[in-house]
Amino acid sequence: MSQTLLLAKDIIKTFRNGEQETCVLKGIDLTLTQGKMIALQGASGSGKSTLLNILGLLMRPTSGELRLLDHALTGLSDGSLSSYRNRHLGFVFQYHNLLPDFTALENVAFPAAAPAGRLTGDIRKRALELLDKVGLSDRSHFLASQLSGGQKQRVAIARSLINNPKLVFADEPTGNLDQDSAKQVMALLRDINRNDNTTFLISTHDNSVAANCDEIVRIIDGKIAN
Ligand SMILES: Nc1ncnc2c1ncn2[C@@H]1O[C@H](COP(=O)(O)OP(=O)(O)OP(=O)(O)O)[C@@H](O)[C@H]1O
Repeated sequence: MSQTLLLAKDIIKTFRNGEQETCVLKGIDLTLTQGKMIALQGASGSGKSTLLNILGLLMRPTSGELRLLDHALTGLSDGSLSSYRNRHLGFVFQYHNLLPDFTALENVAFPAAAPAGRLTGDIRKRALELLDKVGLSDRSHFLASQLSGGQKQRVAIARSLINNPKLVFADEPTGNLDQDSAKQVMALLRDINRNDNTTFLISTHDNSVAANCDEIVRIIDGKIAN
């Protein structure tokens, strides 16, 4: 049986702007099991990024329960949450968020080490392997600012894998790419999913991206539609 990686129960998120309160997530229940590639869909503003940020431990819910690898996370300190995040989770964003003045290699290694010449042997080796996996061995010493949009996103995917996460959250990973680059990125995510059994939760407006996933979950009116 597949292992449950992450369990979310009755997640509620309310934002407050001055007097105004907006309840974006109104009771999300979701289970992510190992090895799946899951698309997260929903109208613009439905709360996809908010949910990814909460599941990725980058934002706290207003209420609700989260369990990662059967550990309860509710009430943990920021430091403990960071430690869970660094050990088990990876992130890919729409706008890649690379450091433009650092090389592809340094960007990939960044979540595991201090950048700029202080890469230890193991981390450097792993970063080079990952650049090879995403087809960019020959760009390892290019600055991020010298790469194309598709290449930057592939570097960002390599970076998301540096700490061997079980679960990777991708927020519109193809949203900023042309069709060919988007296809390459999706094929790459699928390869990693099949070869390493890495689980992906991918928010996307693109139905062809969603159709390439194992499952689609939709947020409608603040809940997961059944
Ligand atoms: N920090 C914040 N403060 C107040 N409101 C916020 C905040 N972050 C998000 N929201 C609101 O929460 C709602 C959901 O935003 P979110 O970015 O999660 O939606 P989304 O489904 O990812 O949208 P899109 O598909 O357009 O990227 C929006 O109405 C947004 O204005």
